[in-house]
Amino acid sequence: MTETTSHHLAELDKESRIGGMGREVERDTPRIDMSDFFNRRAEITEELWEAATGIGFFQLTGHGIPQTLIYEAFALSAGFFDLPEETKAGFPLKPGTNAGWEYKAQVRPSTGTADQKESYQITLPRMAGLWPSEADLAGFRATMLAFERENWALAMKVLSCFADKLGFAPDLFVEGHDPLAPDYQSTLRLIHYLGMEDAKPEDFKFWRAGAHTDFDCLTLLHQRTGQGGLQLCPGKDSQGRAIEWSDVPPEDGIITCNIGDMLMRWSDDRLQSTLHRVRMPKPEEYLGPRYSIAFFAQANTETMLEGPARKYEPMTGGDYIKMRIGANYK
Ligand SMILES: O=C(O)CCC(=O)C(=O)O
Ligand SMILES: [Fe+2]
Repeated sequence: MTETTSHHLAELDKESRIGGMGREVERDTPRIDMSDFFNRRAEITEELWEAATGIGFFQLTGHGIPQTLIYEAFALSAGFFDLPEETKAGFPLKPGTNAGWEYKAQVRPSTGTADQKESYQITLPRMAGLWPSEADLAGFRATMLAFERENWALAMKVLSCFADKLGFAPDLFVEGHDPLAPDYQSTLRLIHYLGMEDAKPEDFKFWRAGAHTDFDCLTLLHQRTGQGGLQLCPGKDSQGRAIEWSDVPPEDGIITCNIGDMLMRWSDDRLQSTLHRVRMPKPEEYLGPRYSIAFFAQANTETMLEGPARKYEPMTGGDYIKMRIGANYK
């Protein structure tokens, strides 16, 4: 068996054993202030590195994405999911493309059941025929393009700090996620977890999003105040150890970040890709829908992932994603 294949199987095997409820504990998610980035870069780099090599999750404040744009993106996301089903069905997700609309189609290996959500994904070079028209939803495309680019720029700031610590050229990750290249494959994903106000008791056995690690390099997640459910579980290599989940607080304007498997591999396992999931609300909690927007910074398909110490065989971003994506959609 090649190293790549056994690494792959080990990752899938880990995911298939962590689908249960587990224990819940309180943990703090580190908060990192990104303001005045170009003057405070060294200090910010240390804080990012500590969080990313430890718990694998952190929340950014002072990040510079205008709050009005974030609110506008959420308003248009809700507007999109409110479109008639026939309209949304005109923008179908083609498996393996991370572009288009899906409804309860993502099955996580950890749970074997479909996430109780719908999503619409934007991967820029793959959007032909997949944008709603101005008549469907005025301003949607322009706002999402602006929002995608803001998220990309912030992700590149964070990744440039990791490049410093890993001994990579400062713009290695920027070149590796070049948004003008035809092989760009970073994704903006709008997510709508279905409201549970009228759900039957047995519906609460499902997951809004089953436990998983992300495939990408870095995820930036926008959440809404009052719409909780995201939980993380650090230490995915702790075979046999108790699985302990912690709530990640949702707050308007604060961006929750996690390292994905692609960057864990690219960093020779120094940066930690952390398990997470979205649980159902508890009976006493807000039962309405949850909206979130995730930006997945995912290296272009032609980008070669090669760690500083070459712990793993070099592999392209495209081959890496192909290896992982097949296991997630029915
Ligand atoms: O919506 C969330 O809070 C998390 C989504 C997520 O983990 C994912 O889509 O990978
Ligand atoms: Fe995720």
